[in-house]
Formats: sequence, C-alpha cells, structure tokens
Amino acid sequence: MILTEDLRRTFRRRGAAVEAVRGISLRVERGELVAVLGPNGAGKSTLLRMLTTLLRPTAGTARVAGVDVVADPAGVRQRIGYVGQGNAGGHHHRVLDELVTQGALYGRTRAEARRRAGELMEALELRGLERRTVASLSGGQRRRMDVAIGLVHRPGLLFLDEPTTGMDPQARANLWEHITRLRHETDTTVVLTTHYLDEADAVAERIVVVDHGEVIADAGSAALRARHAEDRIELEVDEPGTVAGLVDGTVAGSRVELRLADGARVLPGLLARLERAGVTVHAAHLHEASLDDVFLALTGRSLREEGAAA
Ligand SMILES: Nc1ncnc2c1ncn2[C@@H]1O[C@H](COP(=O)(O)OP(=O)(O)OP(=O)(O)O)[C@@H](O)[C@H]1O
Repeated sequence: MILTEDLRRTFRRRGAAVEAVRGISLRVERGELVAVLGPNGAGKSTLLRMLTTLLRPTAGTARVAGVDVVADPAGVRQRIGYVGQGNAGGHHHRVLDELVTQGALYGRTRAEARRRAGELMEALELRGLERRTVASLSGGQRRRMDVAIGLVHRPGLLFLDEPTTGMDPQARANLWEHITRLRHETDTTVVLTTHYLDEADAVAERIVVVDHGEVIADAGSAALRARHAEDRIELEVDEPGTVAGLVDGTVAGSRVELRLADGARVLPGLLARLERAGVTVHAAHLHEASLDDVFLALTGRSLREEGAAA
C-alpha cells in the first residue's frame, strides 16, 4: 500500500538546511494499521505530508496505493483519505450538505453522494445531526465528521494526523471504536500519528518510531517493549539487604527492586523461591514496561510529557 525508498525532505531555514526526513524506507501492506510515533520535530508530519502529496520530496521515491507521489499526485489523492489536524468541513455548512458536496467534489453524482453521505452518517454515528451546522458540533462529533469526509470517496488507505488531540478520553475511545470497526468492515489500511502512547498501544499492530528524520524502530508494541524496556518488580521485605543477595536485585529504600523481562511470568516463581528461603514478602509490585519506557530508551525523551503538554 505504501512503499518508500530513501525518502528525504530538506527545508531551508535562515540559510541553514534542516533535514526533516532523512532517508526513510518504509513498506506498509494492505490492511495494516500503523502508528507513526516520535518526539516533537521528529519528522512525522513531514513524512505524512509527502505521502499525502502535500509536500514534494527532496529525494527518494514514494508509491502510495500503487501511484508515485511525484509523478501523479492527483492519482494518489483519489485513492487516499486524509484527516489532518485542522477541521476539514466548512463551518457554516450543514453536516449532510457538506458530506454530499465533498462526494460531488470527487465526481460522484448527487444521488451517489447522498447515498454515501447516508452510509457514513450511519457508520460514524452522525445520524440526527444532518441539519446541524458543522460549527455547532461537539469536538467528538466534529472529529467523526472529519473522518467521514476523509472516507467519502471510499479510499483504500486513510491517513490520520493526530486525530484525537485535545479530545476527552471518552470521545477518543469512541472515535477509535468507529475507526477500528470501519477498518475491519472495509479492509482499509490506516496510517496515523498520535501523541497518546496508550492509544497507539491499543489500536496499532505496528509502531514505527521516528526520530531526527529516521525510523529508529519498527515493530509491534509487545516486541518493542520486550526489546527496548524492562519490567520492574518491587518487593517489600523485612531485610532488603539480605534479600537483594538472594534474588539479583538492588536495594531501593526499604524495598528490593528487580529489573527483568516478562515480570508477570517470573513473579509467582520468585515469590515461591523467597518463601522457601524463609523470607516474608509483605507486598510485591509489578511495573510492566510501557511504550513510554521504550520511547525513553530509544530517544532519550518521554513522549508522555510532551503529549500531556500538547
Ligand atoms: N516548512 C518548514 N520550514 C522549515 N522547517 C520545517 C518546515 N516544516 C518542518 N520543519 C522542520 O522539520 C523538522 C521536522 O518537523 P515535523 O513537523 O515533520 O515534525 P513532527 O514529528 O511532525 O513534530 P510534531 O510532533 O511537533 O508535529 C523540524 O525541525 C521542523 O522545525
């Protein structure tokens, strides 16, 4: 669905060259749901803008939905949906009119555009809002409307650039429910960026981490955690010093701390071993490695802090 080779984009800023994307080679198969994550300024938007033909690459190639982004940008646009960070809909237009107009822009007849608008309003729970103006919708309804507009021409590939930024947790969960269901029903490929790691963890089967314009990791969330982060077990015991020697741990205040892979599987055996050794464990805390730990290990920065500030 997407194939890029050594894709690059350089900007000139005050006479200096800024390499926003530095040789990204990426392959996304049909039906995949891929989250592109990275700290601020990593190059995510620049990458997405090139893939959606909003920006011309400086070097390298990109084929999107089988079409070269430079040779035939209009062809790419016909085949993809793009939900950017701003709102796509005309604010003073009515919801139904806006969807029908968008369909007409893609060359659909009025009747076809109306039928498609009806389907999308059903699928994205916009029924009952037909005559409301886009400006009067709630944040969550507005975002669902944006997604509906992105899907008007039945694209096989949908790009979502930070689709849930600024939404409350319930509206975010609701939007993802719609997107994942639509994706399964229509086999749509989805490429998204988000600052919410929990979201990427929950919805994406594949996570591409970008930093300084390059892909620095590309795998599923579980594989990333296993490879780049460790679980932590903290034990509350009477004599941490003695216990630390028994279990390959370090003393942290009144506790013993162990860093290891697959903590949930190791913990029961560990407790049994300590019991056999006559140690009384008052409490055991398991901190499973998070995607944010992976992020910190890979980039030296926490995405969570930036996400919270966004
Ligand atoms: N039009 C431009 N002119 C000059 N520099 C730019 C331009 N667009 C982006 N850049 C620079 O390119 C780098 C990558 O920016 P980009 O917006 O792609 O990052 P990002 O990962 O999307 O960040 P964010 O998470 O903040 O949206 C940054 O250093 C940015 O300042």
